[in-house]
Amino acid sequence: MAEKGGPPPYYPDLSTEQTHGGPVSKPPPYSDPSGISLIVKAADFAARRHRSQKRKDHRGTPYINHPAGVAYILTSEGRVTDPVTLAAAYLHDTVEDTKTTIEEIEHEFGPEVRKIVEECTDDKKLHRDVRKALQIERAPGNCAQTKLVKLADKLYNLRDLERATPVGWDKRRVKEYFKWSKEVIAGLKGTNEELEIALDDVINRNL
Ligand SMILES: Nc1nc2c(ncn2[C@@H]2O[C@H](COP(=O)(O)OP(=O)(O)O)[C@@H](OP(=O)(O)OP(=O)(O)O)[C@H]2O)c(=O)[nH]1
Ligand SMILES: [Mn+2]
Repeated sequence: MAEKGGPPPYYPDLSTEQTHGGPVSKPPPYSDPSGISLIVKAADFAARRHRSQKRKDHRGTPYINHPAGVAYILTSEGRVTDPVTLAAAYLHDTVEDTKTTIEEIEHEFGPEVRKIVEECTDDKKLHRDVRKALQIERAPGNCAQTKLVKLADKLYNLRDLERATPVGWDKRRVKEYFKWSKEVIAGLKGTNEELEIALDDVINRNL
């Protein structure tokens, strides 16, 4: 039960979610100035929301490998330790690719994480060409934390393309993705030197 006057409790929909047996919004029973609990909660939330999705490679890699890898690129290569940015990295595709709403993200993770996830979310109702053009147009106006997540997202996806061609993609489509990514990245630059050098490397190898 919610405490009197407090926010209503959020219970996961057990018919559609694999559960660990507890409510999603249960706060940790201790204070956590490190922010680690926010990151762990985001990892758990993303894993459950993406649980039935696969990457487009021939092996059918679990989709969650991608957001987990984006978060790891940020810590291991970008040297990012900001919990809000790392939580958003785990969550960055939940609204675009699952039934998760942006309001739910705000309710569970707060307004700062919401802003980053929102800026990482393409409107899938728009035509693909329009979505892709909007990413190029909007990149320079994104906040610094969003730029970090987007740089790591592109780095993961470009390395993934180098590793394995998605099912149904031909060489031309792969090249187009590299060319388009280069344009998006141009608008994200001046944010993190290590990530930008790594992106230049993968792009130069493939264009
Ligand atoms: N390289 C690669 N990408 C895969 C694979 N499986 C799924 N994806 C996802 O596909 C998206 C890129 O493919 P597109 O065809 O351009 O995207 P679309 O689905 O939005 O039209 C990325 O989405 P995104 O993360 O939202 O990024 P964005 O490219 O849309 O910005 C990426 O995460 C895979 O095996 N390899
Ligand atoms: Mn992504």
